[in-house]
Amino acid sequence: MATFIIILLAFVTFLCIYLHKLCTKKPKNFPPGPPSLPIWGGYWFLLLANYNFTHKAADVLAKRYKSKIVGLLAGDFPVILVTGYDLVKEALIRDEFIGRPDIYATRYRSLGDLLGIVFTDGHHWKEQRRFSLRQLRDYGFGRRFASTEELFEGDVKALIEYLNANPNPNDNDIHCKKGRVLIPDLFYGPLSNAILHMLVGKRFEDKEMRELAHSTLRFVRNVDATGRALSITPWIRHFAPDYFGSKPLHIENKRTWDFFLELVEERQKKFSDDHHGDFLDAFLSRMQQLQREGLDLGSFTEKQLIWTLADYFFPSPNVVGPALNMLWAHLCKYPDVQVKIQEEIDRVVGRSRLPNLDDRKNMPYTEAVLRESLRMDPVVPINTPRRCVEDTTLGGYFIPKDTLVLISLWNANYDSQIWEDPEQFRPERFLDDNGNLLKKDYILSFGAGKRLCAGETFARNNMFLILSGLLQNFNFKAVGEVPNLENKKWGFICDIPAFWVDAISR
Ligand code: HEM
Repeated sequence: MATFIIILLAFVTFLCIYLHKLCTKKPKNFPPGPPSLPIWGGYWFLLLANYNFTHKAADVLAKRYKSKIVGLLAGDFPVILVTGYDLVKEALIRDEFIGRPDIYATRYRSLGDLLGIVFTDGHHWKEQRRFSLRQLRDYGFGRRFASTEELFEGDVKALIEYLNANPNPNDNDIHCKKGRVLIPDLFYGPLSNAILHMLVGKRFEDKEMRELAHSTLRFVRNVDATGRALSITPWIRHFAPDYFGSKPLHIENKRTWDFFLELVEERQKKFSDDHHGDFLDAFLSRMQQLQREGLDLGSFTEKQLIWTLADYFFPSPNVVGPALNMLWAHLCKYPDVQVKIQEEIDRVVGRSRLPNLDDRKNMPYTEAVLRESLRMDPVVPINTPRRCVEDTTLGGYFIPKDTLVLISLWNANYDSQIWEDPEQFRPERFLDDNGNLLKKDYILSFGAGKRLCAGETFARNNMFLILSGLLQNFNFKAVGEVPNLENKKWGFICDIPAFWVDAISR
């Protein structure tokens, strides 16, 4: 008995010392937050606060610790959760928070490497972001460009014809009877082709694009901004690869890789430096130029090319698509909003031609609806994770180098210091008393600073063209219940399940 008591006392003492050590491992003046427990540290408390949604957990912990910045240790590495409009904006903009974390999820995205634009940092990221944006501009990305606009206008026209036609039996997955279509899947084809045209100068069958979009979507649905348990304790993938997401991550990323690899190899065979028709040509040309001059290729490798193509491709169906999904849910919930947009379209454009980007400045209400939907449902509620690149302070707290910085765009978009009645869908908040669009747009759904979303203009333009083109021609009604915008799916991208609508000709 005495031996048992001694062993028990020794065990309890050891446990207390271990727990005390864990609890006191945080750096001095680190933001307040939950203590650390074995294995996942304070991450347990994040899960307890809200198992599915980190942006909701951030709200709970900020309230609990009465601080807009909450700090915890996820396993060994420090994490901060940033809330409140001013601090969110500061964290987005300051260069100290410009890095991206090197975690299992971000590496696995590029099948083990850190490549592309979204998940890289330092010189590699700077060089590739600058190069890709400069080259893509030549094909109409992020600016006005007549031939690209014409092409997308053609896609909107095709959507309208599609909604007026009887369904093709091959398309039963998104079109089950005349006018009855699945949102957002309906948009995956045109959105994918809009960007692939600039990237690889080619257009694909809508059905193939829907399949690819579903594949990339499964990746962003199997991971979130924290990287989840897989990033804190990567060894768990050996025990339950399906549950912890490593298997889906691998399968889906391999599919994206294969799709772009085939395109790159095909182009390499017939590439000529005399004529550049798309981003792929521009990248291959740079690679050849470096080789000719006997210089180090640096970040200009074939693998980097493939992941850059993937980084510009996937947000078009998989971020703009979900944004349209939630916008359409708002339209179905508020039919009067549809009527007001239609009145504006009829007044500014009429019915004889489709709305175009020149009309945007004359359609403040439509623009305000787009902003309000992006504010209430920011698609990426916790910004793509950032990494603190040097020891610094934020809000008076010490933030050590390599801290994982989780910035709640959601919280900023609902901050009552900035937004009156933030829970209400009220597009008029973006208009002045004369109905003009307010100059300053406070929404932070596209991030901010040097890492601001590279596709913001492209996304906003295409959302405007789809919304105005379709509402010019149809009223939309949800089939059955209006989708519940609270019923979001878990993941890095946060949207609601797809739903059927009836498009009724006006
Ligand atoms: C409604 C649509 C979209 C939303 C809400 C959105 C949101 C975001 C957010 C929050 C970030 C992280 C920014 C940061 O760290 O500060 C981001 C990054 C990025 N987005 Fe978007 N995005 C959208 C559409 C697009 C589209 C259509 C493209 C490309 C065609 C795109 C390309 C990118 C790229 C390349 C980055 C990485 C930028 C970097 O790390 O330097 N996005 N986006």
